[in-house]
Amino acid sequence: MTAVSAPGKVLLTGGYLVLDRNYTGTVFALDARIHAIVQQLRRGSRQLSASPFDAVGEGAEQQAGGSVTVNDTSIEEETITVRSPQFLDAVWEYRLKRYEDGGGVKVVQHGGGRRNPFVETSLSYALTYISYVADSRGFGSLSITILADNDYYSETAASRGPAAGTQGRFRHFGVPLHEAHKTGLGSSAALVTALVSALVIHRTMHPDDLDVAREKLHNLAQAAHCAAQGKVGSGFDVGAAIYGSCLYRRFSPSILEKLGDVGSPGFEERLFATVEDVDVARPWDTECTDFGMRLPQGMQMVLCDVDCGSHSPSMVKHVLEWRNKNRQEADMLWNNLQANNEKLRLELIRLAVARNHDPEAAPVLEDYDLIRALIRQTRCYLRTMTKLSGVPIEPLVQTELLDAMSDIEGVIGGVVPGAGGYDAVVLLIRDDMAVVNRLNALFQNWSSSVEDDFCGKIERVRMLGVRHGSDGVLNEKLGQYFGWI
Ligand SMILES: Nc1ncnc2c1ncn2[C@@H]1O[C@H](COP(=O)(O)OP(=O)(O)O)[C@@H](O)[C@H]1O
Ligand SMILES: C[C@@](O)(CCOP(=O)(O)OP(=O)(O)O)CC(=O)O
Repeated sequence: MTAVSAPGKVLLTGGYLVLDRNYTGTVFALDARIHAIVQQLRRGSRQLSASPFDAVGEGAEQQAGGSVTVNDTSIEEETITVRSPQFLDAVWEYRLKRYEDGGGVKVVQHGGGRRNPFVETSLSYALTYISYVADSRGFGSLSITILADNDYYSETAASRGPAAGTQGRFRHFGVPLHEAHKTGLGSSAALVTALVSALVIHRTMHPDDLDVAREKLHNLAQAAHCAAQGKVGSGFDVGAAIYGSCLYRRFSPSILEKLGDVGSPGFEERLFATVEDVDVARPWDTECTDFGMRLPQGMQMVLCDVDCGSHSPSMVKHVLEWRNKNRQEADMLWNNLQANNEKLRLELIRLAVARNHDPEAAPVLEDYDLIRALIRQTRCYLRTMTKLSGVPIEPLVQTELLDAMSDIEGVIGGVVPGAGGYDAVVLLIRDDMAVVNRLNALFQNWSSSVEDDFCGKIERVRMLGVRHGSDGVLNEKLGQYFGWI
């Protein structure tokens, strides 16, 4: 059994800029993680490595080593069952299809149900890579469990209820996955990263070698995530899922453009070359620097979920269209934002180093004056971007909310992270429960009072329990999954 987890992300600064390799983004990993637990099933049996926590069930035979065989020879060999037990009916069953001409291995869903492109593509990519490097003819059958920290989804009646919390860290949501409301922490990137990493570790290496394999896992996860999304984004979310908090510079999109689809002739060789970075014509050029960076001691990051009726799909498309048509003006804005974001990042690092030297010294408010001013300046540029592009990056209802939050004692400043819009805001605060309480008091009756420039209205604001985490992909211990696997 192999268990691996990967974190969610928040792009503090660099939204839109990070799509262009000439600019960077400061991305923080979160302590909300998605776990993938891979169990190997033995031949001719439905379940061979039994749950380490289960008593032996009826109709099953105890095997040496505590595993269990269900005597059912009708079960096909080489099936992969993936479960997300926090959600209703979240079970996906796959059989394997091997292609001629080096097309790789594809998982084909059987047994009906909604498809899950992120699970499906991760499996196909990971198994194609594994079968090529390990010259593996048979995988046997696998049972995979996915468990997500609760903050990835808005609360439901079931997740608030008393029964939800009886199985440790993870809650039951009591709804199908497609009905769960995402909070925008990057569930798909964390899921893909955890899943491909767990499979590759399970079949080809010792878990202790995770650090050495990080780059390859990054390349594989980026390839699988882009294929599942159907587009090549900046990949900052996969970068954070693998490396943790970092300064991110994207890879050249051409690296993935020639990869093709699973099943196309020669796919396994192209995937191998991409993952192992042996294509001299297209070397990987992602930069994740300062990875594992932490906030200064005494500072904390909180995310607030903004419940707002308004959704703005294709914000990226519209911003880029505006940039292409107004290149000179856009370049000036992009450069100003980049310079300011860079100052903010360096000041955060400077303070973190200073605090490490003197962790006992209580932070004084003036320590944060420069950070406060730089955040204000970043917001100012984001509002200019909003006005010029006509895209609600920091719409007026968010301006009102961020201003009110920033006035609270102990709040250093806040921005709309990532693409902005009406989803969430991120705040840097003094790490003090009193500040959290003051914010919660503000949210209690919060409703926007200004007329929005894009017709949005904020009716409810909720602080998520998630905090900055800094670690990337990690091996996990099995004990925490009691009751789930
Ligand atoms: N717990 C989970 N189990 C299985 N699949 C999940 C889980 N959480 C998220 N996913 C997959 O990720 C998709 C959401 O990804 P996406 O729309 O990119 O949102 P996000 O911004 O959170 O990454 C879901 O539709 C589903 O396919
Ligand atoms: C616009 C962007 O630069 C940042 C978007 O950040 P978000 O955190 O808003 O992203 P999602 O999780 O995909 O919703 C696009 C990108 O870099 O891919």
